[in-house]
Amino acid sequence: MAIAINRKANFSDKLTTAIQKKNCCVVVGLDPHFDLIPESIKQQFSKLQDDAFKYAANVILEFNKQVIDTLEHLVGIVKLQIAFYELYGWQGIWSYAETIHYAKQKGLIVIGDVKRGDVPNTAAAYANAHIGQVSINNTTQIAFQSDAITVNPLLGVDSILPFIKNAETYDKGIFVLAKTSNPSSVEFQDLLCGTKKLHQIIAEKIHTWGSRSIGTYGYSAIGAVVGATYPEDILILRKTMPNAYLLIPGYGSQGATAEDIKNCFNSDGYGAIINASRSILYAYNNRSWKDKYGAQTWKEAAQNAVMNMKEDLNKCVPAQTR
Ligand SMILES: O=c1ccn([C@@H]2O[C@H](COP(=O)(O)O)[C@@H](O)[C@H]2O)c(=O)[nH]1
Repeated sequence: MAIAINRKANFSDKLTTAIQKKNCCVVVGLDPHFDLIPESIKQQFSKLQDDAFKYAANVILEFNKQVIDTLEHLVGIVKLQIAFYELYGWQGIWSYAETIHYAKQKGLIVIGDVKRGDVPNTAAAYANAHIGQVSINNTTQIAFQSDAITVNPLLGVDSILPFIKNAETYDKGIFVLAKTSNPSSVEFQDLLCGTKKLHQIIAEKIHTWGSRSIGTYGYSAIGAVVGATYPEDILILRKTMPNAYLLIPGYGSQGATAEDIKNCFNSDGYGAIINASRSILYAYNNRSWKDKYGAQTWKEAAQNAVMNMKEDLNKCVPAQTR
């Protein structure tokens, strides 16, 4: 066991503890696709239907709460893709904030997939909104209680520094987009800058940025997003950023398998968390499970999807050494 010294609760330590507690590196992506939310939940709010956004926001929040209640014994980390909440205006953002609050009450680590990045002044406002606080008339308020967010490094170092500052000040985390999972990520992220691809240079920066926030387990508060769909890049990026937690999307619905992500872990068995959204939340709708599950049994289907994913990943994760 690593000896816990009396220090601040580094984000990466909280992440490692969450993985240890549930013996699970799966991140459940809370990406509410309204059409796929079971009717039984929608019926509970049928009286609100005249106010479409209010209705959608309430349905989404209830769905998320039920997802969390169903899966909290299996997983310790959730990721909310803010796009699916912004879709419903301020009511959608209300359900985003309330979902985060509910997940935090349940002791889960919450990642806001917000992909922010802007000129320094504006980046600081984003950072204070999502991984910080704001002072109004001498009172301190917190807009969103997320533990970490995703950030976009395209604007350069000065656009990332406010997020790093907040991560260090408030024991939060960031995951910097290094190599995204989409097919077109090659167009810009693989461009050669001298002899190196752009994503390689971003990874070197992430490694440097993380050196000031290394926790007890050897990981920093500055992580990276690396797509499961690019296994060759994972191999190189893992070595470039030995202290960074990699947030890996692309498993499941985007086609990546456990074999694709086997190189994202360090030899200690940590260093990566694997996200799946649609393949867990809407597992009941999976064609190959059509005879087994339906909308009435969506919770069982979601649980089964997580358990299968965990079993699948455990074949590839090195035995945890702590
Ligand atoms: O490179 C990236 C970065 C983020 N994402 C996000 O992850 C989930 C994936 O959802 P699935 O349903 O499991 O495909 C979604 O929120 C994306 O916005 C990504 O896919 N790739």
